[in-house]
Amino acid sequence: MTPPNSTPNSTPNSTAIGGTPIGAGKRPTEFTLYIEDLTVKFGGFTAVDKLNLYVDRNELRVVIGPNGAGKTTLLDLICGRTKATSGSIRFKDIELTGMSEHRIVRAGVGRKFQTPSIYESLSVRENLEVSFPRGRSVFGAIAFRRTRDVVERVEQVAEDIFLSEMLDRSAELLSHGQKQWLEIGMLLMQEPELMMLDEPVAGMSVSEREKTAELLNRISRNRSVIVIEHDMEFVKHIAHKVTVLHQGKVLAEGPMDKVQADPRVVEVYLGH
Ligand SMILES: Nc1ncnc2c1ncn2[C@@H]1O[C@H](COP(=O)(O)OP(=O)(O)OP(=O)(O)O)[C@@H](O)[C@H]1O
Repeated sequence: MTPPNSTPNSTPNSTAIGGTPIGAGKRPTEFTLYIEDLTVKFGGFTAVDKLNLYVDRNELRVVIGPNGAGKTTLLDLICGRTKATSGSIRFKDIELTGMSEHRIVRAGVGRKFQTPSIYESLSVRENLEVSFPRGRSVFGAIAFRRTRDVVERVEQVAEDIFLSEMLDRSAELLSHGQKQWLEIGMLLMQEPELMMLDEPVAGMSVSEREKTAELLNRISRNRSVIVIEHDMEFVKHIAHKVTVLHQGKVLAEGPMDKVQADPRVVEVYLGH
C-alpha cells in the first residue's frame, strides 16, 4: 500500500506511451481517482494485477482491451461490487477499498451497467425524481415531495439527456438508446463526481451514438468519467486519454492516436 501523499512511481503499470508516468509529480489528492497496486484474485486466477491508474478531475478516460482483460472487474472494484485482494483505490481523499457499495455511491461514485436498469412502469419524470438523493424515503417513492429544487433539477437533467419532450412518457415506451440516456440521467440526478459507464453505446443507432458522445463530452466538463468501450470510432470522439488493459495490467496509456499506433496494442487488441 502506498503511503498518503507519496508520488506515483514509474512502475511499468503506470508508464504512459513515451515513457512518462501519467501520475508523475502529483499527489493523490490532485486526482479524482488514484489507484495503486490494485490486485484481485479469483481463486488462483489474477484478474487485476498490481494496477495503477490515475484519473484527473474533469477527465474522460476510456478503458479498452481484449475480452477478459479485466475492464469490468476494474469498475466492479471501484464501485465496491468486488473486493480487492490488495492495493488502494482513493477517490479524492477517501479510501474506497473496504467500503460498502452503498457508501461508495453516497461518496459520489456513480456506475451505469451495460443493461439499463430503469423503472419501466414509471414515467421519465418519475424515474428521475426517485433518483434525486432525497427521492426515496423509508416509505418509498410515494412519500416523495415535488419541491421546486427537484422540479428544476429534473428539467435540467431531462434537457441534458435529450428527453425534455418525453418527461411524462412511460419509460417502457422509450427506444433502447433513450433508456440508456435515462439511466445516465438517473445517475446525474445524484451529481456524482466520478461516473463510470460500461459500453454505453452498445445497440445504439448512429445518431444516438453521436448524441451520446455529445452528452458524455458535456458530462465530463464538471466531473470525471470512466467509460469501457469497444467501438473505436466512438472512443475517438470522447476520450481525453485511453488506458489499454491486458491480462489485468495496463499495457499502454495516453492519447488515442498514440495508443492506436502502439505495436503492442495493435498486437493484442486493435489488430484483431
Ligand atoms: N467473480 C469472478 N470469478 C471468477 N473469475 C472472474 C470473476 N469475475 C471476472 N472473472 C474473470 O476475470 C477476467 C476478467 O474479466 P472481466 O469481465 O473484467 O473482463 P473484461 O475486460 O471486462 O472483458 P469483456 O470485454 O469480455 O467484458 C476474466 O477471465 C473473467 O472470467
